[in-house]
Amino acid sequence: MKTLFTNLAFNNIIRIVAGKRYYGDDAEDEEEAKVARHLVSEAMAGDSGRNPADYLSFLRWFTDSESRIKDVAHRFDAFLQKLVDEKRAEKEKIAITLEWALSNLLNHQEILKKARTEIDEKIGLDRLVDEPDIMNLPYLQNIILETLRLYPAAPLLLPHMSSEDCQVGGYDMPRGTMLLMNVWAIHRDPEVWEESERFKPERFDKEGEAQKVMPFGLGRRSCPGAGLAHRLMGLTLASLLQCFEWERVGVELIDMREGKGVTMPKKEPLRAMCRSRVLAGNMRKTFFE
Ligand code: HEM
Repeated sequence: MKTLFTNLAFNNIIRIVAGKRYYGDDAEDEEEAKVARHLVSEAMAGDSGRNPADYLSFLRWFTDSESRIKDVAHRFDAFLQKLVDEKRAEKEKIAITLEWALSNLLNHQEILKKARTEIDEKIGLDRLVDEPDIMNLPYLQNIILETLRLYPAAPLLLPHMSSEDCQVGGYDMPRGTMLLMNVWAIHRDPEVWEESERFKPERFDKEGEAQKVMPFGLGRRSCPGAGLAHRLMGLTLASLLQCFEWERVGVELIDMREGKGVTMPKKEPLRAMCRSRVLAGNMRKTFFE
């Protein structure tokens, strides 16, 4: 039972911290799970508090337990750092999407004005926009959807593998085939979207259009952070529009070319100028890079 309880406790912790399952029949990423289980059992096997060399220091000359513990700690740190880096990359997706959203607004001043008018009419300048307000800002939500349509931060989603023989789009997929889904292309397909290359948030006023966007994947393995990502992006963008007037740094349009990277970053990072709106009497220009 001890092993089972230990596994249960670690499984819960890893699920909360990293959203992964390392124990049980449906453990994900078998190699990574193996490393994690091994590290945990090595760390648990350590003789913390029971190492005689902690009390009689000359014994250090005869035992290797200190270096063993340091070695496990280093490997554990490296493993946890990898999980942290993966989570940071998740955050990066939201940051990149916001950068694309603001770039589009700076290139389409009429859309920016419309979004700000919506915020001014529904919330005003007497208080800061808050999370529950986002539900009442449909145009802002359309802007986020349109950004995710044209610039999905995971353009090929994540690779999937067929667990049994099946057909996709009329093609046979034998069991064990890797399937990549090109959401970037689907989101720009002129058969599916009117003026597919144009940044046009109004398209989502039409019923059913929002259901055609799938930047978070679909089905059982779709992104569990989608709701959080939508709320975070909505609140951040609404706050930026409510609190600041935004301008381009120069007269030229913002460069909308894509750079290299799995999360579809901009080729040129966005630089923009803003002027505080809410703090009357404290109007100053600020550069953001
Ligand atoms: C704009 C932001 C984000 C985008 C575009 C995005 C997109 C995706 C996509 C496309 C997948 C793969 C879905 C599939 O395999 O079909 C995914 C998986 C996942 N995402 Fe996100 N994501 C975002 C933010 C987040 C956030 C904020 C979190 C956590 C708080 C998160 C946690 C995860 C996890 C744990 C998985 C793996 C799910 C599984 O394999 O069962 N994501 N995400």
